[in-house]
Amino acid sequence: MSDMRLIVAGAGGRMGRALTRVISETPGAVLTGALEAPGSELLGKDAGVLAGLPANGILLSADLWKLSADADGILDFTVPGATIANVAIAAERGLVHVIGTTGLSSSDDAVIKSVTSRAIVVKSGNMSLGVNLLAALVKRVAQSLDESFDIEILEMHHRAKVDAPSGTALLLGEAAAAGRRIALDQHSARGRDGQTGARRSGDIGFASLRGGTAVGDHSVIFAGPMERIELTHRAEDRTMFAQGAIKAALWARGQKPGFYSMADVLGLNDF
Ligand SMILES: NC(=O)C1=CN([C@@H]2O[C@H](COP(=O)(O)OP(=O)(O)OC[C@H]3O[C@@H](n4cnc5c(N)ncnc54)[C@H](OP(=O)(O)O)[C@@H]3O)[C@@H](O)[C@H]2O)C=CC1
Ligand SMILES: O=C(O)C1=N[C@H](C(=O)O)C[C@H](O)C1
Repeated sequence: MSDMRLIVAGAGGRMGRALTRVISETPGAVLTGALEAPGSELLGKDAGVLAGLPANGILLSADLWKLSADADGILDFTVPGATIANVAIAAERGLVHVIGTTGLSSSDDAVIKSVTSRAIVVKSGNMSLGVNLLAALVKRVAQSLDESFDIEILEMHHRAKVDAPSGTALLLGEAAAAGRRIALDQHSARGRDGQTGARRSGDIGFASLRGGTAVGDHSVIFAGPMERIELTHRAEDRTMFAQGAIKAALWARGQKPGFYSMADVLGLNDF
């Protein structure tokens, strides 16, 4: 099969630059376009140079319709508004759309799912093997513990992160809720402050810390009577998120239209 031609959306961002680097090292993948926000001062700059590589001749552009004429997939780590704008074009052009953007609302998710009868979308709040294994473990542990164990999810990220809780924290919350057979949106405690009252039994709690350059730490705490279980993942580098996203694109190329997760890509659904 020919190399998969990939567009990086958000090419000037932290993840975009990591994606450009990892694509250049990945057999079977080639960078064919670099998308940035309209009005960005990075438009026209070379994607390779921005990523710390030799120039590759791929200049940042704000025109996805034009870029997508010669592409097979788009790796999208941007902001919710941009991702939603990209969904329709990716579907129209028949591109595999790998979505790593977090902070999407439930109505954004509905828009994404609305194209998946004809388009291939892989979406995950975290593309790393470690976090997706952690999610499988969290589901399994939550299945075994009753409500005498309170579930709390703690995350820490760098000072520039704009959404909370992180997409990963929500993914882990969904895994815990699935283990408990409850709906996360009806059993969440977010943003405690002031006279909150006692903890509601059965809730899954979220807490977010922001500071420095932390790439992403997540802990799921099962706090029971007289003992606590803590499951933790610490990301040390964005490279493995980029590797996961590229793996997802290469995997998805052979799939039927549909909505897929990293658990599908990594074969973790029966874990
Ligand atoms: N699923 C996963 O594994 C991971 C997900 N993420 C998520 O990915 C997203 C990006 O993270 P990060 O790279 O750190 O953030 P950055 O802010 O560094 O990068 C986002 C980039 O998207 C650009 N952008 C904004 N609007 C558009 C647009 N309309 N079209 C194209 N590009 C646009 C921004 O440009 P400008 O600065 O000019 O606005 C910026 O360059 C976040 O939601 C983050 O949570 C991050 C790591 C891993
Ligand atoms: O914004 C980030 O940096 C990250 N975002 C993702 C999230 O919201 O969970 C994944 C990772 O934790 C880094």
